[in-house]
Amino acid sequence: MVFAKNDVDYSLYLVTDSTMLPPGTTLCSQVEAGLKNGVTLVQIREKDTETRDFVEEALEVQKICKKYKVPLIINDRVDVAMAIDADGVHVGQSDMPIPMVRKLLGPSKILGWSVGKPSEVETLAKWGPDMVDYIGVGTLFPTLTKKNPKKSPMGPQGAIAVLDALEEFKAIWCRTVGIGGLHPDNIQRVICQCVSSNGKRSLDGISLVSDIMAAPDACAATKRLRGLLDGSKYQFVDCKLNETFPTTASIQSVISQVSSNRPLVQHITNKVHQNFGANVTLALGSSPIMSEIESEVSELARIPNASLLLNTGSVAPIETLKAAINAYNEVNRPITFDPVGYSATETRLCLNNTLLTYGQFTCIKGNCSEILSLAKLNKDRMKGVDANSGNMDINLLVRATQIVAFQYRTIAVCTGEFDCVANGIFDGKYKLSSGTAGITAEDLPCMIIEDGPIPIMGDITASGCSLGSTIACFIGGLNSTGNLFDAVVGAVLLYKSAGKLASTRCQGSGSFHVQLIDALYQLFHENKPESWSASLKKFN
Ligand SMILES: Cc1ncc(COP(=O)(O)OP(=O)(O)O)c(N)n1
Ligand SMILES: Cc1ncsc1CCOP(=O)(O)O
Ligand SMILES: [Mg+2]
Repeated sequence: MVFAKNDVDYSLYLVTDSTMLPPGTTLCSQVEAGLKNGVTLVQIREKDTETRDFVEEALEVQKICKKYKVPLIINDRVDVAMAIDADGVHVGQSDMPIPMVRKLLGPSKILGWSVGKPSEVETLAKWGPDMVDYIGVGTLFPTLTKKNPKKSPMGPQGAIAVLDALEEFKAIWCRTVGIGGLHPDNIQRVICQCVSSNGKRSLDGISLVSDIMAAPDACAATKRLRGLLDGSKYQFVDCKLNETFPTTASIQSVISQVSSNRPLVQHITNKVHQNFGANVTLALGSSPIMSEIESEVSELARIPNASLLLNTGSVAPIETLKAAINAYNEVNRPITFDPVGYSATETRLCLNNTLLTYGQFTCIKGNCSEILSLAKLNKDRMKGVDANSGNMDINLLVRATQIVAFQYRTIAVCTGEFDCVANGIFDGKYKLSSGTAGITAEDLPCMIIEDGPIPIMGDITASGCSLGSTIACFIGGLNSTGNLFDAVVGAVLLYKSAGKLASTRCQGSGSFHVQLIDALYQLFHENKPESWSASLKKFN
């Protein structure tokens, strides 16, 4: 049987490994369980097997694949693929060169290549459509399955760079599967986030080993994966994710929800912000807990209306931060991420990028330098952790905010003299292969909140960090009928208006701290957004 290349379904690509079989299972029983429940492509990858045994195993697996009319790909071994007339071969960068493999296989067989960076895409594009049919994009996340990996995990952002290169070098024919550390808890996020910047391409499928091969119940494991791949919405927090234009009424409703639900806002934050952030949280009818205890994050995340503020000015160990992200993602509770000093040092860059790869953030909030750096639009490395106070071009800031929102499927907030809020969540919708149907970052709705200069805001510590507390309170307090974008925009509007009000009442930076908390308390409890001084307009 010859499979027409355009008919190959890459959506759920099982790669075998008989070293991880649970007791009572065999290579063939796991493969058949997968095929029965939605695996669409199989690759036999047995790195520690002698050739004779490998050929025999491949023939057994081939029989099962034929029964389910699913192509069989052979890992590395072109000779074995030819010997058994398999449907294709997958090779990596250090295996037999692609042109040689294609010459041996002939034009009709499926040929896959491992790709980890744009320069490798440029090479395959130069070879043209008769060489590589699909690429394995990875390693996406850490995995124990592939021994001695030569490169560190690339994360969704690395996959985006590869997808962008396929578009840039016009390798339109080439299909893609993500691979490496893929499991039910990250697959939806990967499909959502791994979209080319032109919105035209997302991954055509996901490829995995241990989630099925090591599963005691491979049928159930495959069914779960199939359900996620055939789904269309990633509801990563329990509230409405759709695009709206926030109004006085909708913001008033958000504040009423916060007031009645009194969210628990866990702060993992820097020492300077802790006390002020706790008082801001209390002023906003919410309940702060400044906890960096890894063993309690799961318990805290399960408290009704729990909300996490993760401010990487914190000195908590990265394992604690990862545990907190996992805990809140696991129960669909919101995480506000504040990548303090994002690229000011290599240490901060590495820490923040690791965390950005590790989980789904409901809101990413930063000053203009941090957001420009995240969007890779910054001209030079940030200095320290203060926003670059220079006159920023609003078009550049809006663009950066939209790019961050798009790439991380989040609500992005860029703070400065005027604040930008962009919604990149697409109502949580995702789709294999077709990306966002051509919608790009610059198509995203972006709101501008301004109230004129408030210079004294920069003369106190933790004023920016405390906007993070405010956002965490508002999104934590939402009911399932509350709208996320309304909550974030409402938080920014309230905070800006309170800052302006406090600046008219204070005698200096010392009293400004106090006046700011008073103003937040007053505006929150009055709940009259129509009287707030800050203005809201849609940029595009
Ligand atoms: C679908 C898919 N993607 C990537 C790989 C890795 O192949 P390679 O880089 O050759 O590494 P080994 O699998 O040979 O260890 C793959 N096998 N399948
Ligand atoms: C073969 C391969 N290539 C890159 S990661 C990997 C193994 C993926 O295994 P798992 O799905 O168990 O993480
Ligand atoms: Mg290989």
